[in-house]
Amino acid sequence: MSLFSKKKTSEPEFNDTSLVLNHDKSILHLNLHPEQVADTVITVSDLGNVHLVSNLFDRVEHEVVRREFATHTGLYKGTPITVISTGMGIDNIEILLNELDTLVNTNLETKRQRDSLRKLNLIRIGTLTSLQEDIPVGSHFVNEYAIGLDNLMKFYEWEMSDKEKNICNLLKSEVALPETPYCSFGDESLLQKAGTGIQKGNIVTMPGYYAPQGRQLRYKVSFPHLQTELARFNKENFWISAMDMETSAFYAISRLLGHNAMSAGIITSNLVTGNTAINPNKSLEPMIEKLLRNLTHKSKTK
Ligand SMILES: O=P(O)(O)O[C@H]1O[C@H](CO)[C@@H](O)[C@H]1O
Ligand SMILES: O=c1cc[nH]c(=O)[nH]1
Repeated sequence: MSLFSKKKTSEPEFNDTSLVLNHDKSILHLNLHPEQVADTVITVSDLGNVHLVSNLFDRVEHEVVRREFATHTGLYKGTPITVISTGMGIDNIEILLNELDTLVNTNLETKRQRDSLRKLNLIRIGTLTSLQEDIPVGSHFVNEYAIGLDNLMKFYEWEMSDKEKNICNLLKSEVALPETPYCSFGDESLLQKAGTGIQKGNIVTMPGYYAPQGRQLRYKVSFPHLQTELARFNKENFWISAMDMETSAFYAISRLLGHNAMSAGIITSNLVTGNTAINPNKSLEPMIEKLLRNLTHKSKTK
């Protein structure tokens, strides 16, 4: 065979170190099989919060737990929905999105991309810290643009829109940042549908909970004024309202792989007032109900 002859189309596209399966042919970390993933996937960070969503299902058809990834797939008012816990931070989000996409868009037998690709609706529900005095603890909040101050997306070839690039450039010129930022918008139609009636704004995602979020314990914080500067940043009517540890990667990788994503949360602390929620998990329940209702709402046809 000539060195330059084309690969046979039946040969795997993805090698065994890139696409790793367990003995039972489930995917490496999520431990799931393709038929266990619905087109709508809700994510929560905390494994203990998966039941807050699946308790609202008519019935649960699949339950799988591996590491921090607990999955329940079932029907909510007749619509198939998967809820899965991710653990905290963007590194878990990267694993989750790659493995969900592989499950739905790769033939795991041949290790080749499927001819027809599935587009998932991915909805993250979490807790957030508010950077603005007028967004108090308890507020429901939907994230539009997410600024990433982690370095994850440097490892992927992906494109920001002109508006996203412009936001990053403005930020770099106004705020002393520890890292070159990236920026990614959620999916417009999902934000409109599932986010109906919920306050919207922009978020910054941090690669950690303590020093990256300005928390001071037995060390010195390198950028002690970062949160104040981010909160004050206002150019071309763009404000940053909140902080979390996942949304930037959630939006960027979802878009890169062709899925729709939105991220919403409850404000559980406010950096300006110093207020913090006592029972943050409990406060997620009304938000989960609202998002599920919005997601499955069928507009009346005339
Ligand atoms: O409420 P969750 O989804 O865990 O989200 C927020 O809370 C955790 C930190 O306490 C981080 O994961 C952060 O993003
Ligand atoms: O303080 C908080 C609360 C939620 N999420 C964060 O990342 N930080």
